[in-house]
Amino acid sequence: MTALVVAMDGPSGSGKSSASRGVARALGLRYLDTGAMYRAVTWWMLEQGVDPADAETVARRAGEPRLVITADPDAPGITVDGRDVAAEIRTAEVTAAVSAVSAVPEVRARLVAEQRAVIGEGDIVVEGRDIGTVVAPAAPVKVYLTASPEARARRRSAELAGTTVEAQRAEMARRDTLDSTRKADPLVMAADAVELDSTELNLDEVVSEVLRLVKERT
Ligand SMILES: Nc1ncnc2c1ncn2[C@@H]1O[C@H](COP(=O)(O)OP(=O)(O)O)[C@@H](O)[C@H]1O
Ligand SMILES: Nc1ccn([C@H]2C[C@H](O)[C@@H](COP(=O)(O)OP(=O)(O)O)O2)c(=O)n1
Repeated sequence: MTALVVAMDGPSGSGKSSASRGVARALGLRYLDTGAMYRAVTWWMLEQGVDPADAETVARRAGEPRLVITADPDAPGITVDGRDVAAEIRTAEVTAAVSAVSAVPEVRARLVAEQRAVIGEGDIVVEGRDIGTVVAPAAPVKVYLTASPEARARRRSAELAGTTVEAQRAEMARRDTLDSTRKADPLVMAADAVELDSTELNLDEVVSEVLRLVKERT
């Protein structure tokens, strides 16, 4: 039997992580947060004093950090060279730098290979920006999750201390532009993905809709 891969792509704050974890829990699948991997490499570059805008150095050093990611929806975790960085990768500094680092082809080549190795181990829900288009184009279920810029900014600012909806809206718009206009694997909806707008849906409703799709397509 071929493995069940559920690809969940979309912009920041659309609800990918929450919905992916909910779907994985409901179906007893593993869960992979590929954004956490790009954030971990970005954290390491900053820690090493590498300028995230210096694409040449980022490319040269892209293979150095050793990442270990736990594909468990109840306890997702990530370490870099043995250090738990789950909290560090969510800081504003990492968020501000991650689009530049993730636009570097050498970073993507390395992480896409690691993501495919994890996916190859069996049934899984994978979230990111290029899962349905590049990482797992044969996935039987592909969801492109969206929400209005207002809803996305409201959600993200509610979970982060010391920020405002306006600041989040500006940061998300900046990252949307960078992520969807980069040359390497830009954020774009796969032709065979189902677009799901979560603006007016609560999390349970989003999870139910994805579960319905999984049933329909498998
Ligand atoms: N459908 C929804 N309605 C309301 N809030 C949501 C919904 N989906 C997710 N959230 C909340 O929005 C925030 C961002 O969701 P998250 O899953 O981290 O998005 P993403 O992974 O796309 O960045 C979280 O605080 C989450 O609890
Ligand atoms: N498959 C992926 C996942 C994330 N990225 C990049 C682009 C995103 O702005 C960053 C961070 O992704 P992440 O999913 O953690 O971002 P949010 O939690 O949605 O704010 O990584 C990517 O290029 N490809």
